Amino acid sequence: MSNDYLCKAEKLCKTFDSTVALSNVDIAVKKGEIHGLIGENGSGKSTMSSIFAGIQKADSGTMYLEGKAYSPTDTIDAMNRGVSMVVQEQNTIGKITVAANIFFGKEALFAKAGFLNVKKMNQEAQKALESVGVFHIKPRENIDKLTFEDRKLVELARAFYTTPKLWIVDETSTALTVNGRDILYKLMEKQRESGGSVLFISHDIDEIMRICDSLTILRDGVVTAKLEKKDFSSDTIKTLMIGRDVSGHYYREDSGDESCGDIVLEAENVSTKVLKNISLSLHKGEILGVGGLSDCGMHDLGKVLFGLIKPDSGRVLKGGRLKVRNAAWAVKEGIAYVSKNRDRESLMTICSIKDNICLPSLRDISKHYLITKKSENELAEKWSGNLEVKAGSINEYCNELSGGNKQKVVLAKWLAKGSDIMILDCPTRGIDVGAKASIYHLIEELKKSGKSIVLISEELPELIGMSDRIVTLQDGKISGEFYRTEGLSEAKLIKKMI
Ligand SMILES: Nc1ncnc2c1ncn2[C@@H]1O[C@H](COP(=O)(O)OP(=O)(O)OP(=O)(O)O)[C@@H](O)[C@H]1O
Repeated sequence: MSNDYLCKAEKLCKTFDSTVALSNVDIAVKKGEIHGLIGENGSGKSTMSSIFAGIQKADSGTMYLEGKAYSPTDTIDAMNRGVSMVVQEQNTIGKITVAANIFFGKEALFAKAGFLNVKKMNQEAQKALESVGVFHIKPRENIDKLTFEDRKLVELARAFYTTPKLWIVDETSTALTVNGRDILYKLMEKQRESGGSVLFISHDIDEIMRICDSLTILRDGVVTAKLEKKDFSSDTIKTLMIGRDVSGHYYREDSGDESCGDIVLEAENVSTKVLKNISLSLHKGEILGVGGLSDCGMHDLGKVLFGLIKPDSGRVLKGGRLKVRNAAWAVKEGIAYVSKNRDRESLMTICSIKDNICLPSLRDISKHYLITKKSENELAEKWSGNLEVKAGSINEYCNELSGGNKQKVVLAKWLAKGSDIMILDCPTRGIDVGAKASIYHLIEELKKSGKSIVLISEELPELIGMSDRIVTLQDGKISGEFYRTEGLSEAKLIKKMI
């Protein structure tokens, strides 16, 4: 094996029951490069990277690290040998401090005569956070008080503390806002400059083309191509991923008008710990975009509108008169909510696709208080099919699905319910380019059929491409409002976000 390669896998295979996740996969990452890994939802990217990171074992095949056979027994072993990974979903341990999370499994570093020197551990955690450019998180803080993004930053500090040779970044950028992404990109650069390597998984083709030096493309567990930077082209990558041409329009093409229908949902002077005197309204048939930087309050706003967070003052009204009382009331009244935190707040992961899709609709499909298997199966089959969820059957457990397919189940659940108002927080997070196009099309169809949508997103092109109107938030306050008809640019929005 050439010394240019930091790590290599040959003929890796992995099967889950009848699903072939990886079939004879060869991949090689050079020293001092950022190597991209891209493919449709369920193509095997996370399976591949988690085998490298010691999370699971391949059925067959060989891996090498710095020319020597490599077969980590678990993640700690992988870390000790220089391979660490940041995953898509939240991966911190609740109820303990930030410092305890950073040094989980490494407490011995701070132990003397059976006692843990917490002060020393906190000091070292502060250094670990600062070394990745994070200054606002305190090591003593309970991790549960942190936002999703801040917890991801803690994970970055944890991964970097061990100065990895190979750093695997699995769809982390979509969990971060502009600031967080900046930190991530700088760390990846630093890793490359110091002669280490990065294996970077993302669904964002522009991001992959900008950041990576080379690329492996997977389709249905098989490598379809390996490209060097000079050969990158968006259309080629898409075709190699999906096996068909997916060029064509992506977002809405109309230039919008300002005349949406009556107000269906409104916040009146809403304040919480994070939000400050927010007033806004959503109209029938409108797509209202909400954007901002991390901690601007946009994710909390989604929860307030759905009744998950009770405002300290002010109120949320549906149809101009009914106060949104709580989430259960909201579901009954036709309000849907997709959380950014998929595994913890949007899905029952140890239940089947069918159970998840049917849950909000049980009342609707019951006849004389009875629910038949046939009606459940029909509803789940229909929506799982419409969203092209990749799974053996609707009885498959959600924790066995790939990240993007889990997200499709979340969307299917609310589309099946047929809610009139949909609050979508980062709805296309982790979704591949082909499926994204179908979801945008679906959102457009929902709008045309008179449904109203709040689209909370960290993707500015998505906000601009889909919304009738965009509200920006800064430090919990509304900082700007823009109409589609104005011909929006990312620069205009960013000005109001920072
Ligand atoms: N623990 C598991 N049990 C059963 N099937 C699994 C398990 N983990 C993964 N799979 C299946 O293996 C296939 C590959 O999944 P994987 O998570 O590697 O895809 P991915 O390319 O990372 O997708 P995404 O972009 O959606 O994250 C999928 O069909 C998935 O359902």
